[in-house]
Amino acid sequence: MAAQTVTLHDKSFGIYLPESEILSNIKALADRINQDYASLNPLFVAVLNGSFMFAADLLKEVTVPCEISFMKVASYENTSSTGQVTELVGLKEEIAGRHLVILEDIVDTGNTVVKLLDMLGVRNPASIEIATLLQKPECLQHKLDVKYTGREIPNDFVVGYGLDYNGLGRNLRDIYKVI
Ligand SMILES: O=P(O)(O)OC[C@H]1O[C@H](OP(=O)(O)OP(=O)(O)O)[C@H](O)[C@@H]1O
Ligand code: HPA
Repeated sequence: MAAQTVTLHDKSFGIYLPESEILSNIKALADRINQDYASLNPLFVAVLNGSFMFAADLLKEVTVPCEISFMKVASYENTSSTGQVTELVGLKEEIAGRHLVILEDIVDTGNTVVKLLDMLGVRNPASIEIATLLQKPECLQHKLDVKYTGREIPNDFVVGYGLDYNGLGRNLRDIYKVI
């Protein structure tokens, strides 16, 4: 049974999305990906740190041949975007001609995925799509086509299931929102 509230640093968070709902959103995303990428051997590019749980649970539901690699970028301090997306670990794989699917835990302002699309797009992949567990449409600051969204949420700061508040909360199985 999930805790109804958690306290991380100076903030309290209330239960928002239980693990069962998260996993059913992920299964629906995987079903679509399995149909769309049947013979394309997609390369999933998981964006660390936040996407590690989403990537693991999504890949368990992906049944088509595929590969996965990881990039590490960061832009958030406290609960807001710095606007500067810093690449901390790049992608070593040859991606020319590959079908890429960027895996994100959340698309908020869109700064991170826009930067990633720029960084990866110049390396001539055959295609790039975005799969995100959560998206905050009210916060998007870019014209962005997110093909695979698990769930749209309002503009509330959320933690758990990989998402953190200043480093804490990533280990929670459920997602909580600030109260
Ligand atoms: O759409 P945006 O406004 O760019 O926000 C989304 C990004 O912010 C978070 O990462 P963060 O930079 O906090 O790094 P982390 O994954 O290590 O927590 C999250 O994991 C996304 O990558
Ligand atoms: O709501 C959020 N929570 C945690 N990390 C984030 N990065 C962007 N938005 C969020």
